[in-house]
Amino acid sequence: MNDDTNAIIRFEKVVKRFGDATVLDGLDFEVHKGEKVTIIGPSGSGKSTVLRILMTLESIDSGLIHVAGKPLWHQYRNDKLVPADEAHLREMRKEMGMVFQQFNLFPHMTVRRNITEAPVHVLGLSRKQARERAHEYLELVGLADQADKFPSQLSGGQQQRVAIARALAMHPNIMLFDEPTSALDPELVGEVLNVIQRLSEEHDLTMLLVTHEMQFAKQISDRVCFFDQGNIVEQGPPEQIFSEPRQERTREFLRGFLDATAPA
Ligand SMILES: Nc1ncnc2c1ncn2[C@@H]1O[C@H](COP(=O)(O)OP(=O)(O)OP(=O)(O)O)[C@@H](O)[C@H]1O
Repeated sequence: MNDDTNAIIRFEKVVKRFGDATVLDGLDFEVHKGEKVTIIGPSGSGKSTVLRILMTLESIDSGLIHVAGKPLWHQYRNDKLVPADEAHLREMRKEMGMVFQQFNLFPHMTVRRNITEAPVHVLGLSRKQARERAHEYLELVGLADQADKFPSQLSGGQQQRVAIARALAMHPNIMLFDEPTSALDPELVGEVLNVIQRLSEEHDLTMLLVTHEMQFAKQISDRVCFFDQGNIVEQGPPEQIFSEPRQERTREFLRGFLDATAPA
């Protein structure tokens, strides 16, 4: 095993297939503790799959993943690595919180209840503790006065901020953001990006973010990874990736992106 003890996430030769399609093709990838890493790349390149595998929403076909020093999709039994059972996966999930493109709030629950459910049922907090915690994170995302509303009474931007508060209330060490602003009207994107930016500046979280917001990726990331066809083509500090990409495929992608977003 690699002895880089700072790696809080480590993929080693990970393969993921859907039917005949190889979506991750022997991926090696590491994220260090406290690092803010952005994944960019063309549609279908496997970006969301990386996050979904980490959140244990998708399994892997081969390879090994470690999170916080422990195997994610495997566990040790009699000193041998065997496929993880549900109890191990449940335990490992506590390391991570995920924010989805489509918010995924429970529509029949108030904002407060959306945030308190998992801390009560998964972490065993009392209702009172969970409510205090919900309040703390609603304040952080600027929605302390919306706790009694239902998701349908909030704008998309507000719903996404609730989803961020809900993930944070589980006190994860790692936050995964899967295109958190893609489903939002343009005028609501800023408020969500501001919350993520504040989180990245004020909290010691490890963050892994898939985004098409290149300017934001530039602002927030310690490192940008350009994915194509299930592998990392190029990675480096945002200044380098955006200003002096070394690989032709990266240049092409960024050019296409600038063309698509340039004013007519
Ligand atoms: N559950 C699934 N069943 C079958 N194919 C899937 C499944 N999930 C993803 N795929 C396929 O795997 C490939 C990678 O998907 P993924 O969502 O990781 O790409 P992405 O880089 O995040 O793309 P986008 O930017 O469009 O979200 C795509 O071709 C997708 O159609």
